[in-house]
Amino acid sequence: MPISDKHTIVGGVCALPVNSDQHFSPFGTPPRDIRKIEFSIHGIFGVNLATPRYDEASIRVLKGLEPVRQRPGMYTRTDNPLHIMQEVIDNAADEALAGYGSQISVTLHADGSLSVEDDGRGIPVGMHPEEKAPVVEIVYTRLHAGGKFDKKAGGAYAFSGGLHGVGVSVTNALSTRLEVTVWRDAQEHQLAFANGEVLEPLRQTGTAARKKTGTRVRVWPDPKYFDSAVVPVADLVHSLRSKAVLLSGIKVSLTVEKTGEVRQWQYADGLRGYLDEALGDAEKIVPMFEGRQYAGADDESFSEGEGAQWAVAWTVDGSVVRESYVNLISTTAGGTHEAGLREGLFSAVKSFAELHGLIPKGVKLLPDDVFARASFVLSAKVLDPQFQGQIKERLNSRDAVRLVSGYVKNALDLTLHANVDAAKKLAESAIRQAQARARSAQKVEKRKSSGVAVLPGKLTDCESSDATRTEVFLVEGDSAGGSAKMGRDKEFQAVLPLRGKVLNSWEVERDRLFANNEIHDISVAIGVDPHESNSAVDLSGLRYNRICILSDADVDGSHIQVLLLTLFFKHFPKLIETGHVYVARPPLFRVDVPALGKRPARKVYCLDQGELNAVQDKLRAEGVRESSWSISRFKGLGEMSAEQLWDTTMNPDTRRLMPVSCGEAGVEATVRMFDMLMGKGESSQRRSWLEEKGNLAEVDI
Ligand SMILES: Nc1ncnc2c1ncn2[C@@H]1O[C@H](COP(=O)(O)OP(=O)(O)OP(=O)(O)O)[C@@H](O)[C@H]1O
Repeated sequence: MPISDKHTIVGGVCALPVNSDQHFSPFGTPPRDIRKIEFSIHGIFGVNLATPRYDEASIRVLKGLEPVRQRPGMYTRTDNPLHIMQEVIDNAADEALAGYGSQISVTLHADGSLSVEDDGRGIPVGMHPEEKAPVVEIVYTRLHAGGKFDKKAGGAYAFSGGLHGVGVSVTNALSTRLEVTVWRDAQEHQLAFANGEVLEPLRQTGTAARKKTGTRVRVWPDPKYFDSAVVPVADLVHSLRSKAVLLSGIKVSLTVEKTGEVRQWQYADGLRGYLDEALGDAEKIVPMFEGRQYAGADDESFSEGEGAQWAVAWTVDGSVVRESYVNLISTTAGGTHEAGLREGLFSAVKSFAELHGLIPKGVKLLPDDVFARASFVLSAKVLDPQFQGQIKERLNSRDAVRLVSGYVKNALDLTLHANVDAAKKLAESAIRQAQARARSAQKVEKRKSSGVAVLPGKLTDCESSDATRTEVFLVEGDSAGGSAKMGRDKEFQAVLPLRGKVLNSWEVERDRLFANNEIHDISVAIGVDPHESNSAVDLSGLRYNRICILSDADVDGSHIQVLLLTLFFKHFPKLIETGHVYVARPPLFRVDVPALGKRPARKVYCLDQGELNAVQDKLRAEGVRESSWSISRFKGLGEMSAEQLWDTTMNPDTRRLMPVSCGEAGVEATVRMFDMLMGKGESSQRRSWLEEKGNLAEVDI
C-alpha cells in the first residue's frame, strides 16, 4: 500500500505524513512520524532498556533501486501493475504537454506486458557529462534522475506531471524485463533491463528517417510485487481517454492483443465533450460553464503559463461526475486546485445572488451549497506542483487555491451577468440547498436539546450546529488553544484546549473515566458517551463531524496524540469506525523567501525535514540566491500567529488532516498493538519491540 493511499490508525499508534486524504499504515512501513511516536512511547513509560546492540554493522545503505524493491509500497500502488505502467504513459504525455509529438500508442500484450510509444523528442542516448553512463540508462536505473527538475525558462520541461525523477526507475525496479527503443538524430538505439539491471547495454540498432523521433518502452511487471498481476483494463482506458481529453488534438490509442480490440481517442473540444459524454442525459440546471485562463508574462503572482481550464455542469439530480488533473496527472483525491474551483464558483454565485437580492433573510450560503450539484472536469497547470507522495493523488500546493479561484470567479462573474435568467436559476438552486441544510441541522438540534450536559467552560464552541459540517480541535495547551481560537473559522470550528497530558486510559474502567477532567470534558463536548465497540451506540448526539487532534509537531505532541488515540480507540471506538477522528498536521518549519523579480516575497511551510530539503532544492532551481531565505522552526503551535495556524493547519482547503482508521491490520491486530504499547503488564513485550524498532526513532533533542 502506498503511504499516501489510505489513512489509518497504526495498530496502536498513529500518523503518517498526510493531509486530509491520507491514512497511515500500521504494520507495513512505519514512516517518519511513527518513528517519533515509537520514541515517545519510550518516554511515556520510562522503560529502562539494556543498551541495544548498535554498532557499525547496524547501518545499511540501500543501493540503486534496492529501496524500491524493499518497500515498493512507498513508491507505487501495489494492488496491480497499472500504476508503474502509468509512469511510462505519463512520460509520453509530458512530452506532448511540452509541445512535442502528436500521438501516444499503447499496446497491452497477450503476455501481460505493456508497450507505450510516443513521437516526442526521444530520451537522450549520449553519455551523461558527469555520471559517465548513457543518459537513457540513468533514467531507468537511478532514483531522482530526470529532466523535469529545472523549471526555469530554457529547462527541458516547464509544465509536467513528472517531477521527482523517480517514476520509470520504479517501473524498472519492479519489472522482470524492460525494453527501450529511442529514435533521435536519425538513429535508432535500444537497450534492455532485467529486474532493474542493465541486461543488454545501449547500442545503435539502425538508422531512422530524420523526422522520426520518439521513444518506445515495453515493460513486463514482476507479479511478485503486486497483489494481482492483472491490469484493470477499464482503469487503463479511463486514464488514456483522459489524457486525450486534456491534450486536445493529441491522438491516443489502445490495442488489446488478446481480444484484438483497438480503441482510439482524440478530442478537439476537450473537456466539454468529455463531461457531456460522462453525464449522459442528466438534466442540467443551466448551460455548461467552461473556460480557461493562464497567467501572462507580466503576471505578478504566478508564473507565465500557470492557470486552469475547466468545464462545470450543475445537474438537477443523479450522481455528480468530478475529475481533476494537474499537469495531466489525475488527482483522484482532489486537493488545492479543486478547493480553488469551489471557492471561485461560490464567490461568483454568492455575489450575484447578493447583488440581485435573491437570498432570503436568515439564509446563509456556503460553498457546498453551490458545489453540491456541480459536476466538473478541471485541468490545472502548475509550474512546480507539490503532490502528496509519489502517487500524486492529491495536490498540496497552497498557491493553487488562489490561482484557480481567481480565474474561475472572474470568468463566472462575466458569464452570470451576461445570462441573468440562467444565473438566477443557479443561485436559486444553491439557496434551496442552503435551506435544506438548515432544516436538517435544526432537526439534529431538537433531538439534542433534551438532557444535554452543560458544555465544558474551556470549550470555545462554533456558531453552527449543523453536525455534518462542524469540527472540534482538541488542542494541546492553553497558549496553542489561544492561537487556534483566533485562527479558526468560528462559524464551524470549535476549540477545546487540553491541559497537560491526557490520562493513559487503556486500562481504565469505563465507570472511572470521568474522574479525569480532560476526558470528561472531551466526552461532553463531543456529545457521545464512552462505549464498547460491539455495543449499540447512539451517535445522534455527536456535535461535530470531525474531531481533530492538534498537537505540536514534536515528541511531546506525538505523545499526546498517542494518548488521545488510545482514548478514542478504547472508549469511543465507533467514532473511529465511522471516520470522525482525525489528526491535524501542523508544519515544523517556515521558510521566508524574499521577493525575486516580479514574484513577491512568500512564506513556505514544511511539515518536516524532508519537505524542507525539497523546498530548498526547488528555491535553488528557481534561481533564488542561496542563503537569501531564512528558515524558522516552530517550537510549538503557540508560537504560530492565528493567520499562520489557519493557513497551514485549520483551513480545510490548505491544511493537512489525516483521517484515522484501523486500516488493513484490522481491529484485532490494532488491539494487540495497543495492548503491547499501552498495557501496564506488557513491559517485556514492549522492551523487545523497542529493541527491534528503537533504531527507527527520530530523536528530537
Ligand atoms: N518518453 C519519454 N520521452 C522523453 N523523455 C523521457 C521519456 N520518458 C522519460 N524521459 C526522461 O526521463 C526522466 C525520468 O523519468 P521518470 O519517470 O523517472 O521521472 P519524472 O517523469 O522526471 O518524474 P516522476 O518521478 O515524478 O515521474 C524524465 O524527467 C525525462 O527527462
